[in-house]
Amino acid sequence: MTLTALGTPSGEAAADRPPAVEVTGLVKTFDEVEAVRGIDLSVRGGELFGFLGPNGAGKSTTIKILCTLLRPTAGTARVAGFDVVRDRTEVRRHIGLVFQETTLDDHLTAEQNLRFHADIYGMPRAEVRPRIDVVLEMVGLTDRRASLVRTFSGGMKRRLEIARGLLHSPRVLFLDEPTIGLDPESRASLWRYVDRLRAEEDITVFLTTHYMDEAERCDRIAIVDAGRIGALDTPSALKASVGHDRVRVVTTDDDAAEALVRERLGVETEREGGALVVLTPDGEQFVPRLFELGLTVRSVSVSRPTLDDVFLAYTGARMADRQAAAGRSPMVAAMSRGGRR
Ligand SMILES: Nc1ncnc2c1ncn2[C@@H]1O[C@H](COP(=O)(O)OP(=O)(O)OP(=O)(O)O)[C@@H](O)[C@H]1O
Repeated sequence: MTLTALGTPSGEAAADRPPAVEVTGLVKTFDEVEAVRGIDLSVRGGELFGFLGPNGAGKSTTIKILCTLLRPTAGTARVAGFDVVRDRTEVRRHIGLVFQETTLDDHLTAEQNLRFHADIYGMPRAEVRPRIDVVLEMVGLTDRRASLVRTFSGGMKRRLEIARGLLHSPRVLFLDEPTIGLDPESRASLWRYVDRLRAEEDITVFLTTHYMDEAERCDRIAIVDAGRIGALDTPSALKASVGHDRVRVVTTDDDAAEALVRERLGVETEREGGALVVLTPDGEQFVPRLFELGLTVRSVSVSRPTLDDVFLAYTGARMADRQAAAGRSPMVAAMSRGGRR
């Protein structure tokens, strides 16, 4: 049997593998606060899974439990097939963490930071150098391996953190708002590396983000609110669940057009600022039918529900609200203390 860089049997069918993350009836209570109130979810191997929610929804608490930094009050969680309470060391060995705030040592070189991490994880000496070569190449920092991290841009530091999170060949990579504070070019470049990583290594990514475009990239998304999952599905299914496409059409005679559309197409219309609006499950298919009516159309546009609409529908908040509150990740502090409650 051949093994990939991550120690996964290469020919093994995804269906035969245990889920990368499996959470059942997860509850976490802090004194009076019920932070997590019964979460169930299962993330397939290789998925890019988004975990979204407003402030205080219980995301960090859940992720801390998955990363073994907190003990659940009730329920179970398995990561890479290991129980987060009973097999804590195994879980830690199989996960990589990239937080929103840098935890690199600025006074060391890129390579020294990686070697330090390899020591912490007890990587066999013979594997360290080749693996450093692989991860540095993957994030495009090979030629900067000997540079001090303090000379790096924010985007380069984040890429190095991803390299570090990958060094010990984790099965599951937790990305906690990984692009916060990065400029658009650095964000785009970081995602190029994540895409490449997913193509080249058999890795599952568990992502929290407040950026809609990053949520769009996910295979599936869980929307968590007040300690519970309100919705869990693919981005397109979630969008379809909150409403129809809006087809907005401006004609030379909206009264006549409205009568014709209602009569011939049997749909309801609304008027909005000099235009007709039709709500329909599939706007793109609807538009040609409009033209077949022989209307003189001045303009037509189709808008679909966005993930922000989904977020609003399930949580009552806009995704962008999260941005204002983004700050230091509580996980960074917890990891640097190395403990858990
Ligand atoms: N150590 C703690 N002690 C007491 N209450 C806590 C603790 N950690 C989290 N909480 C509470 O649990 C709830 C969920 O917090 P959590 O940090 O998991 O939310 P979140 O979804 O990650 O929010 P944010 O997006 O703001 O980071 C909040 O009410 C929070 O105040």
